[in-house]
Amino acid sequence: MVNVRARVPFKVGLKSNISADLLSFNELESGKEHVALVFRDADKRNEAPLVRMHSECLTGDVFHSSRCDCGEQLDETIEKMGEEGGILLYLRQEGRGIGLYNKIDAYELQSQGMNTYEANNHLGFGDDLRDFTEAAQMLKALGMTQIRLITNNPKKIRELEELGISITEVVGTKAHVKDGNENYLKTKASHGKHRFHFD
Ligand SMILES: Nc1nc2c(ncn2[C@@H]2O[C@H](COP(=O)(O)OP(=O)(O)OP(=O)(O)O)[C@@H](O)[C@H]2O)c(=O)[nH]1
Ligand SMILES: [Zn+2]
Repeated sequence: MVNVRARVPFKVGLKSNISADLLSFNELESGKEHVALVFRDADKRNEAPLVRMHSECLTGDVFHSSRCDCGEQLDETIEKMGEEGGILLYLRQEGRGIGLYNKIDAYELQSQGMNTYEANNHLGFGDDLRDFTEAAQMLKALGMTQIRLITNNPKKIRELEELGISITEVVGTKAHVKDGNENYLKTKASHGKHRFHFD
């Protein structure tokens, strides 16, 4: 059974001024080193915590690439959870599960005119290879079966419910539009049915 391996306090965020605990886990079957950040001891309070399942995006999270909105969503989540508390699952599912090098291949195809899903399909992958089983196991390891989920993605909501996590509220992220990611966000909305909340 998945259980917590280590819990260490540190500070995070763009100014390194937000306190959080970083957790690692035992028995994750995929062998992927997923981690959780727990803000304001959200797992110890007697209420449904804010939760974000963030899929790894090296290009967006680290380099703040113009092609997507992942880094901004991550920063927004850290800020929000620093204030309100919450649990951020950082899932090692780069490129919606196809891996970094395949995502870079997909970006090449997108530079030639394909959209994000067409590029995946052209490489022989489905639209989205992610599976949230381990995310649900991590939440259960923290004793969490009722949560408030931060997402615009209906697939995440559906799958997490199916995995036995009850979602009492869905909280959208902002639409982080910038030069270069407009088509990506539009395609997520039209094809992936993501719900964006424009300011
Ligand atoms: N294959 C592929 N993956 C991408 C691309 N752009 C971003 N990603 C990956 O997509 C994942 C983020 O998923 P999104 O579909 O953008 O958003 P989401 O996290 O499912 O939905 P939200 O919870 O609403 O943010 C990360 O793993 C990124 O690496 C792309 O063009 N191709
Ligand atoms: Zn990204």
